[in-house]
Amino acid sequence: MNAPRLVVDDISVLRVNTPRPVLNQISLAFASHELVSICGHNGAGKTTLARTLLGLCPVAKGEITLNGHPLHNAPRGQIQMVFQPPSAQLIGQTIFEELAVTALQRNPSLTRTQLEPFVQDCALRVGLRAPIHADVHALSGGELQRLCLAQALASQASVLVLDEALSSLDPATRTSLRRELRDLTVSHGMTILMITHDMEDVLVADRVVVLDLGEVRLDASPRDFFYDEAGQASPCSVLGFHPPYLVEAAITANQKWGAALKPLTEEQYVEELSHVPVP
Ligand SMILES: Nc1ncnc2c1ncn2[C@@H]1O[C@H](COP(=O)(O)OP(=O)(O)OP(=O)(O)O)[C@@H](O)[C@H]1O
Repeated sequence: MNAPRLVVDDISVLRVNTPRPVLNQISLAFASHELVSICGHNGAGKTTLARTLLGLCPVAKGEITLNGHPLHNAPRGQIQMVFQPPSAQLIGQTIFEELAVTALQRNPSLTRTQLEPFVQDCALRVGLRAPIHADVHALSGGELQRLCLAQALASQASVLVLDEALSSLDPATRTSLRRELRDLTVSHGMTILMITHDMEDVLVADRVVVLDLGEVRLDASPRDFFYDEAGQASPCSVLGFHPPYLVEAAITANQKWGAALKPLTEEQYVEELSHVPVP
């Protein structure tokens, strides 16, 4: 891992009317270029963690640092969140207005002539192809999610937190947005934390963190989350998650042919399968 950008050091968070901490002694570190899936069953504390990273929930104990500085001293806007539904965070009337407001908050000296190409570039980088003067209320769910990603680009945030942001989209749009997220980590060095119940999201991540009753239950690579050492079972099932079809298919092949395939993509599956001796 690169040097950690965002460090959560032994934090606990209390909420009113909850008998025990909602987050209990959580320690995590996230680097630049990292795409991390945060999983956990309902009530595990995922959204509370996201809100705490945004400074919206007070920390009872421990500290969060961004680039080595306490979070409350970090420059504003460094951590952006994509809310669900995304329309909850929109203030502009058009794509241009929405992105221009964000860009100007970050860099007030941008002129109108500079703004237009800047906004266009942010939109295109995340595959938002609607005209930039289109009304935001006329955008589809997938386009709105892309607009939120474009907003994160315009804000020049270094950390992006998505709270089940892809859950309401159709499978093709989800696949395409996962690719855009990966591209943002590569091209902009962004740290992306993706809160999700969808195991397909975990397949594309660098790491998966599982929260359970406010504590970190697991912090592992997707391969170790989905496959045991021999590739004969999926450890994620023990934690109550259902592995994606690709993983089930690989484990079935392993059990049938005594192989140890551990693919995370269809391409890897075909490639690994091609090396299994035909019985
Ligand atoms: N504002 C609040 N006041 C009191 N308790 C809260 C508040 N927000 C969350 N909680 C409690 O904190 C715990 C964790 O909630 P949180 O929303 O972080 O879980 P989650 O993992 O995001 O769940 P889900 O998958 O259902 O969204 C729950 O027991 C919840 O009832």
